[in-house]
Amino acid sequence: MSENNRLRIAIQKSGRLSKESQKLLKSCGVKFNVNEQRLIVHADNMPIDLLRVRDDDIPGLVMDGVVDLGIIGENVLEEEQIERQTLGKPAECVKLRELDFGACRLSLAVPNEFSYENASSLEGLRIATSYPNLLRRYMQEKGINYSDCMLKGSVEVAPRAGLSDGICDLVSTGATLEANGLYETDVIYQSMACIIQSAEEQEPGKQALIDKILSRMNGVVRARESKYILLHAPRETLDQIVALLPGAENPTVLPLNDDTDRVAIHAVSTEDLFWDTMEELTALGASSILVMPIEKMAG
Ligand SMILES: Nc1ncnc2c1ncn2[C@@H]1O[C@H](COP(=O)(O)OP(=O)(O)OP(=O)(O)O)[C@@H](O)[C@H]1O
Ligand SMILES: O=P(O)(O)OC[C@H]1O[C@H](OP(=O)(O)OP(=O)(O)O)[C@H](O)[C@@H]1O
Ligand SMILES: [Mg+2]
Repeated sequence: MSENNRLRIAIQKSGRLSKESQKLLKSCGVKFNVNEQRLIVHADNMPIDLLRVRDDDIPGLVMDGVVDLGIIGENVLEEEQIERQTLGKPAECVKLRELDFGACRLSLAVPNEFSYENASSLEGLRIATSYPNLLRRYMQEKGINYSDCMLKGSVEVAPRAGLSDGICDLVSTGATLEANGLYETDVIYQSMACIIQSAEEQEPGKQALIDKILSRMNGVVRARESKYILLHAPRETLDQIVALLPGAENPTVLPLNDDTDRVAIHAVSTEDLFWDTMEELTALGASSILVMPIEKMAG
């Protein structure tokens, strides 16, 4: 691949997605060092450049074919897609996969003293938001009239500042709403981070590199969601024990030296093993239970 045909990946410069995006790419074997001042980072070991930008710019850069891939919150992607469709601008891109970080929801919230019964309680309100398109789509679906107040930041202080009656903003733990005397009424969009590709056809070498990165990403995410479990179990409760291991359909069962009544089980579980399950396993006679993280998975 020639110098001017390197794969370009847009990631958030700084914010909620930036560290996780860098970590994910590093786990996929892309080696790079980020200099906080630099917009472009050249990978050391692959023909890949990272563009560090505001997250709002990422969908447009991908849809315009300026970069090949982008890591972005689905909330920002969907908002930009509706915006561009409204303006008749290119709004095509391919969502390659959802990622395992950036979980949040876009919700409507009102001050604690507001009495909310159902979505119609919002009729005629002024709502502050950074997501006017997702808000409009939801309110149109519900047939509610409202006016909006566009704010790029500090949306949750708008009602107290007298700028709006309610807000439509991102929520994760709910701590920001609580700190600002607001409560959540309607969840209008559930979001995760995702990786997107430009809809333009790629030159075969570049597409092969995209496929390689995506396949590694699938392995990394799968490994992060999985655990390697080892334990000793009585033969007589083997089936019950295996049934308790989440997602481990085909465990390896091995004999134990000098103990014909017990076996060793090795299993990959697609979920974490919670303390409650560990205790149930022990109650069924399991012992020497080890739960270990998996670094990489392929095939
Ligand atoms: N509280 C949260 N918990 C988890 N994910 C979140 C949370 N808030 C936002 N996100 C996700 O992270 C993305 C980036 O959030 P962030 O607050 O860093 O954006 P920003 O302030 O718009 O950044 P930028 O300076 O890049 O424009 C959001 O669009 C959303 O997908
Ligand atoms: O429900 P919570 O867990 O409190 O999270 C919600 C907050 O997180 C995001 O802001 P962030 O902290 O990323 O800062 P920002 O104001 O720069 O967007 C979002 O805009 C909310 O304000
Ligand atoms: Mg932003």
